[in-house]
Amino acid sequence: MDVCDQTPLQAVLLEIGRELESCKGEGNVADYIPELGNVNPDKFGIHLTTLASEHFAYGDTEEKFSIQSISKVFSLALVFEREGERLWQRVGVEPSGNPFNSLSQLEYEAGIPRNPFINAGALVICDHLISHCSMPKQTMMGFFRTLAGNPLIGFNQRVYESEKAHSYRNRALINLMKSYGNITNDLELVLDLYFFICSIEMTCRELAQAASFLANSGVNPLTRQQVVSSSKAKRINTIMQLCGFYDEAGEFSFKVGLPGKSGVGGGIMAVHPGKYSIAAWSPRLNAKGNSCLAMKALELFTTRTKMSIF
Ligand SMILES: NC(=O)CC[C@H](N)C(=O)O
Repeated sequence: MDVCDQTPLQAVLLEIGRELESCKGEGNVADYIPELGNVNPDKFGIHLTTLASEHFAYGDTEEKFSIQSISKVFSLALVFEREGERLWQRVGVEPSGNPFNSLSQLEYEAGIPRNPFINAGALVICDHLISHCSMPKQTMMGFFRTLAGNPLIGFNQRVYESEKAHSYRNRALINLMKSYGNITNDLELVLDLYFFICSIEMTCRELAQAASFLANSGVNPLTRQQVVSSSKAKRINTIMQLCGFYDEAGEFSFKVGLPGKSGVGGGIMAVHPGKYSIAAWSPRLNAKGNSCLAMKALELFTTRTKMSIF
């Protein structure tokens, strides 16, 4: 199926959306951040945008949700562009095979996180952001707004405060890294920035749009601006392919065949370099912290359209 063949793509999304109605109810909403539990668990949306700016959608695609760990792709892009290859001295590029908030591996590996998408790695990225930017929150927010083409994107104060008040595990991770000398700025500042970025809210449409520079050799298709070099876009996509779903990265690759990133708000964003970007959202998660329905939707989509990278 050709990516420009509009009717079939819209029809496929509709078919998938209807089919998944019967799977609603599987999995549980994340509640270790209590505020994330205050969402209708049976929401579902999927939105695809092609590099030719065509849009195809089904379901709740204009509703905002907490992007959580999907944000880690964008903070990595900003920091990688500024820091360059030195970045890899403090964070690795290997799949962790462990949950996103695991402590044990971090101790075995002397405070160097396996990759930038587990929580420890994202905290190192936030530490870099603080070192590079005088107003990191504003810089990150501006980055999301430009990429998504919406100056009104914001964050959810209640989710931000809720995570901050229940941040025992992330505090343990950052303290462990500090003890190995792998955090340079004030721990509270780094955690605060991390919670802020995780609490940003976007719709499926906005996320699909924001991801499109990664499908477009690093160029924002809306502004034609080079966001990251094409070589860096290739590498970010590679890390998404290998590490975007923590200890379920193999499963996502196996079923969907696209570089992607999930978040505990129930969102998944994925890209097909040279063709399209796509975002799906449904709050109920499986045991690995990834959205049951969003993952299923993407599996059905790439299987039926044959539009995976493999
Ligand atoms: N996988 C996720 O989305 C986790 C992000 C969440 N803010 C946390 O730190 O636990």
